Amino acid sequence: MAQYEAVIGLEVHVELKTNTKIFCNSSTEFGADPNHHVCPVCLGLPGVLPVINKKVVEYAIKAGLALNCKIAPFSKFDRKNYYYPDLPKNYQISQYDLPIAEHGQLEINLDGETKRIGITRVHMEEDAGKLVHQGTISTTPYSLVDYNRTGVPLIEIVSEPDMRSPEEAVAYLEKLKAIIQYTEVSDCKMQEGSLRCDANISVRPVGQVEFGTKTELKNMNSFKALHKAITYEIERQIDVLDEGGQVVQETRTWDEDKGVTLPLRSKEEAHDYRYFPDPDLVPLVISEAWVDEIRASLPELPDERKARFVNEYGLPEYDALVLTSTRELADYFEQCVELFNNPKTVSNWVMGDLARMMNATGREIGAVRIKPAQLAEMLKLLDKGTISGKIAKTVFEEMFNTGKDPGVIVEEKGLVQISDEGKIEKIVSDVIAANPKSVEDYRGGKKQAIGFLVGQVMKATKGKANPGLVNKLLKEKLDS
Ligand SMILES: Nc1ncnc2c1ncn2[C@@H]1O[C@H](COP(=O)(O)OP(=O)(O)OP(=O)(O)O)[C@@H](O)[C@H]1O
Ligand SMILES: [Mg+2]
Ligand SMILES: [Mg+2]
Repeated sequence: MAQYEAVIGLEVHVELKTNTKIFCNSSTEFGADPNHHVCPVCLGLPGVLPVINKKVVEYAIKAGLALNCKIAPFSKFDRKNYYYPDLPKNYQISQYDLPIAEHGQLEINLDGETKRIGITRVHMEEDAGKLVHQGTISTTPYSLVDYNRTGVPLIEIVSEPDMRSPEEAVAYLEKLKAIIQYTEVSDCKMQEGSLRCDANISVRPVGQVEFGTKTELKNMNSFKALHKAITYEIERQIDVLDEGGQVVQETRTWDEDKGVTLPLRSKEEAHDYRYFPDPDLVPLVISEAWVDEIRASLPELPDERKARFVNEYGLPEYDALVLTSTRELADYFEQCVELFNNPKTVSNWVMGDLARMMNATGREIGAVRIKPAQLAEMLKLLDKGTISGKIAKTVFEEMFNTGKDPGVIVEEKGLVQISDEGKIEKIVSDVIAANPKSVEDYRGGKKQAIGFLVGQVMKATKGKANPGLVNKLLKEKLDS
């Protein structure tokens, strides 16, 4: 049977974080009561005229620049015509042949390798409303429509078909999300729909140059779902070809519950959008000076920040990559290092215990109760020997769960490390007396037997004994 290679291109929609909509001054606030952020313009009532929100253009340019695109000095808006109840005008204002930004790229890092993914274009458009499906009246299904989202500004970012695996697609979307979040033009919340992704997928026999027929997957609302859906779809297409069939060009939807993709509409049923320039909006002429101004306002982006973390803090590439994966995490790390100047130690705690606890609780860095100053404080206690490494882990968990200062926790729970030689010596003697077998093993040449004895001392002191001292005193007594 033939070996196949997958070809993947993503279309990503990002809601821009402006206060008002793209063509009117209705609010873009998320979560308001249905149909409370609407006006004649976004409701598409007869006789109204759209006016472009300058902030939307600025944000689109900013995103375009962050994605290494060329910004078009001249672009225009077009009407994409189709009927759907969530689209009151019967057309969506979008950009067709002259988008605001083109020819960009970003780099993904997978298994230590860097790969460039081309970005075809970035264009501006308006979001549609939301249908809220209600069930049925007698046997007829019915839905309510909420127009609050109608006219919320979007950018669509279209990639080249440069990805070859579900992992590359996920890495691309993660990087794209990070870059957009760094620029602060969107908060990119997949659960709230401010980041949405369609995946175009085809397969071809290894060695074949032409692309195969693609399908377009919609309705994946997490990174996990994206990975699962693409994996499923690649296998489905390969099965079709292996059975002598042909992949049909169609749009499919990801069914999360069943874990399968299902046909939505075929090419024949596809809309003919009858694009034409929107006569209600003038073309956009963008000066080089404005683009320069926006470029100058760009923050340090993930790749640059990663390189700086390696150079300035001497961190391994991998640490720098993980720590700069979101702006908030990178800020957290740097705030901590400012107060406790041992970058590798801070990195180990952030990537180790903090990441573990975040995973376990599903909490994002913004919701973490340990403030950077508190983590720095704890690391200082550890550094000074006030608490042992083992106790530090306990303190850290308590900090994570309660948000309390480390000093308070150590005080309250009596966790101060025991570094009093006399005290430890006494316990060491007791442990030696109580464990003749291990002592014999050690003296008979099984040096690793000391590990058990150290453990017994730590147990007796509830982990509070200074491990360095314990080791030293144990050795002295055993070897004497
Ligand atoms: N053979 C192929 N296999 C996989 N991906 C492909 C293939 N051909 C094109 N693509 C990808 O499909 C996507 C097409 O997106 P584009 O927005 O240009 O068109 P569209 O899906 O027809 O438009 P719409 O925005 O109306 O959905 C791009 O990301 C492109 O890289
Ligand atoms: Mg598209
Ligand atoms: Mg599409």
